[in-house]
Amino acid sequence: MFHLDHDELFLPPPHGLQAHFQHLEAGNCRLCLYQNFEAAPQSHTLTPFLDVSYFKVPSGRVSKTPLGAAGMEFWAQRTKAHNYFLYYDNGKSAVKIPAQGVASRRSEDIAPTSVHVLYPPNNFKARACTVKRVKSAKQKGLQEMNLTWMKACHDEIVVGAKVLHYPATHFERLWRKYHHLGNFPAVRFGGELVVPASFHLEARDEYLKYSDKTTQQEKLKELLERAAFLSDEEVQSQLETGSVVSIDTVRESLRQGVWIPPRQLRPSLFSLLQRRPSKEAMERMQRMRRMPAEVLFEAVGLLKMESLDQGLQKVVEQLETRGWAACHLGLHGCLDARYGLEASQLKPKMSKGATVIENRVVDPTESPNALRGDWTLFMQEQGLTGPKGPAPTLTMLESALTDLGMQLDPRLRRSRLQLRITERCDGMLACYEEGGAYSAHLDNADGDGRVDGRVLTMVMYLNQNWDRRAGGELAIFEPEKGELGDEQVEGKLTWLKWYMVSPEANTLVLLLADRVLHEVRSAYAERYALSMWFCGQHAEYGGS
Ligand SMILES: O=C(O)CCC(=O)C(=O)O
Ligand SMILES: [Fe+2]
Repeated sequence: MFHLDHDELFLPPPHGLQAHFQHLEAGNCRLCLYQNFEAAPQSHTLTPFLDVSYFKVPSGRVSKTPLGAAGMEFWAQRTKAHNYFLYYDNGKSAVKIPAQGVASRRSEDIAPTSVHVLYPPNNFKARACTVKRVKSAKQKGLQEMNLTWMKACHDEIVVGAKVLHYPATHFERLWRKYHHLGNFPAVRFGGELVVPASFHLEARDEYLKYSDKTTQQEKLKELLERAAFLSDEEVQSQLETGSVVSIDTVRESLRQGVWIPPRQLRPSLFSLLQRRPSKEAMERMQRMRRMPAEVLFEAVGLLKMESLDQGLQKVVEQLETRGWAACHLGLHGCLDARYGLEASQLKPKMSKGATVIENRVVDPTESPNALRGDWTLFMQEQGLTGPKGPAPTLTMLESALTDLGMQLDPRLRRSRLQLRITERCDGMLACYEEGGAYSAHLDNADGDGRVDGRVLTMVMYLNQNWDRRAGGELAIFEPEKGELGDEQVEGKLTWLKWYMVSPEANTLVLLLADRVLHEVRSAYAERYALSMWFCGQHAEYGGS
């Protein structure tokens, strides 16, 4: 059961509707919340399904980067209430109603709390009917309500399905709406709930300010154009910030009279998993040549602020052509000793590193790619952030790496990789004890099972005066042509090499998390590193 208004459409994922429902069924899902995308027209139209192909991305899906924030702000400053979406931004839910006979309490099975959310009743029904009850539910807290049916799912087959909302595409329609609604109150539930400022109220006020139809229409037209419409240049800039995507499946399907399915965002999970080399391939690879990697900016000594732009550009070029880059960060010399000390002091807090594939911790004996001998600690999870914490230098380093990731974002988007960073993960401090290693692996071979899984890895080494004879190199496997898993490449394994980076303080390695095979060679001394992963998407999100 699903409630859609006349200005909304349901867009199935690229995999098709049947596959989508089968997936929900297999996960025993009874409620699915579909995110809604809001139409951003370029001119007035009474046939928006045919004419509109740009949509605002739900706020939770806009990149948590400076560029993403600029995109949200672009929209916010267009309305008095500083809203991003003009209307609702919380999606709409569909629920599964069990067949008769399966559910004994059929009539009780679903309790709609609004047109947006429908709840299975065991948890909510009794509380959902009146405001008072909703309030007491809030006081009791979600935990007590035992919302076990609530599970997050980021698979493309779920997230790819969406609601397209076309609420404001023509001034005359807008006028008719507010003419019909008239002087509606800004409170609900008899005054208990005050409706916050919004475009909806701004439009009401604009309508009420004037008494003749022509002026009302003129004013609403201005408001609509100011708040919702995009010029060609604005389309381009908002596609860049990621606040807007192009979805032309509906338009094209209507124009051609046949269903044109949306594009798939990334290769199927199956083809991604193919990229995990077999045990035999791995053994062959181990015999490939090994040579020291070039570490960028080592001679310069300092990756100075004034040359940061050039430096980042060089890093992006390397990521484009080789999939990885090693560089010297050139921080002030006194920092090496401090972060080294902080890292070793945190050692007792670390736990054994584990490999997670499809949200499951992998038994290392099961998979040749999961043998790792490190001890790890996640910085924020352990509450280590902030200058007053036990690791101020590492905290600073973590935010510096975050900043680098954010600065790389617009450059990566423009590069041939067309990679968009959407957010960062918690920083991970790792220690390899003497003899510890991590066998060859891809950090994110299965896309993390998400639409926006980890795409970029950064590893910063923390070992002051590292003796190269102690080993512990990061070995990066570089296929000279094509990608790992390509048959052509597999057939020409002799062309391939490993590039070795010594884990010296201030050396930073960047690599594509879902493409570049790498391993940690065993060391004869304790070896520390700080890793950061950035999530993102390979192509424009949600477009179709
Ligand atoms: O410490 C390193 O050199 C890399 C570690 C690594 O590959 C990982 O944690 O995934
Ligand atoms: Fe790794």
